[in-house]
Amino acid sequence: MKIYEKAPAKINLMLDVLHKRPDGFHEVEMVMTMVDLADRLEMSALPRDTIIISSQAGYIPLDEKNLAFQAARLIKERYNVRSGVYIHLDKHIPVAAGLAGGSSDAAATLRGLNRLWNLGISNEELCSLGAELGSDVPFCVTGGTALATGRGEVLTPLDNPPQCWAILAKLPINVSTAEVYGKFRVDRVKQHPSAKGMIQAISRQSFGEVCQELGNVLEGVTFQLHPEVQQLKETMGRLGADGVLMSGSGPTVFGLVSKEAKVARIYNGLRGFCKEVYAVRLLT
Ligand SMILES: C[C@@](CO)(OP(=O)(O)O)[C@H](O)COP(=O)(O)OP(=O)(O)OC[C@H]1O[C@@H](n2ccc(N)nc2=O)[C@H](O)[C@@H]1O
Ligand SMILES: Nc1ncnc2c1ncn2[C@@H]1O[C@H](COP(=O)(O)OP(=O)(O)O)[C@@H](O)[C@H]1O
Repeated sequence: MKIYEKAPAKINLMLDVLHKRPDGFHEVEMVMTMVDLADRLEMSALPRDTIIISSQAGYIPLDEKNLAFQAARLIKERYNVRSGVYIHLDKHIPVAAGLAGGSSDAAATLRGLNRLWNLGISNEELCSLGAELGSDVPFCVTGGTALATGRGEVLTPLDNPPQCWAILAKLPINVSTAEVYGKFRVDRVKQHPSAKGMIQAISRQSFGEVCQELGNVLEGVTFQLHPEVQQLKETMGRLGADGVLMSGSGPTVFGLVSKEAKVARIYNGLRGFCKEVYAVRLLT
């Protein structure tokens, strides 16, 4: 039997960091949603007690460093599963991009193995297993749109934002989430974005207000490390995106666009100096 799962990328519509916690993580407030850019996972049971990962992408680890491997190992250990699994990752989400590609693969593995092995694990339990793998994994388990607090694992579901296009652009730079949080200083934040404002904009289904409420306090750190990311953001704005923001710790920058007619112009304008550009819809 084969199980298929889609693992979509996330974007952060707003991301605020409140303070550093004694456990080293940062207390955050984020509004997150999914976009229609996804990895695809194929899982099949193996008679031998082993986990095998393959991928068409040559640039991700296939051993125990892979988050899908870690998710499979966790669920096997916790639920005493003796059979093995073969997982093929058809990667489309850029890696270390601020789009939670690895976290979404881990979440899809948890969902898929729950089905493959008929474990009957509740969504809540899948989320708490996910939290052991990474702060973004619980959101990737549930998907949709949510307010994420705590270190990102405490979720409050929200309505989806109004439908629009998201143009994602990623420069060939690798950003380490741990380094960005490590260099973040709350006293250097000039303006904190408002979770309340974004939630209100979404509940009013006002595209204009959603664009106005976009904000990410991690931009300051990543822009300082890589000024070209800030330039990319400015370019996307100049090309006519209605709202522009860096996702997560970066370096992916996304532009929201309501009118389809504008999408091709912005996409083509960016392709000149950025190889990885995607024009996708929000997943609603
Ligand atoms: C910044 C965000 C925004 O959605 O996403 P990405 O840019 O990674 O996609 C997340 O907070 C990233 O979540 P995730 O990538 O799952 O992080 P984790 O694996 O849990 O942690 C990686 C490292 O980031 C730091 N970290 C992470 C989350 C958090 N709330 N505070 C932190 O300080 C810690 O140093 C940790 O060791
Ligand atoms: N299944 C996976 N897909 C992508 N990256 C993975 C995966 N498993 C582990 N990784 C590692 O996780 C790190 C972060 O990847 P990713 O989740 O794409 O970052 P981000 O959360 O910034 O979008 C990378 O260093 C990558 O090598």
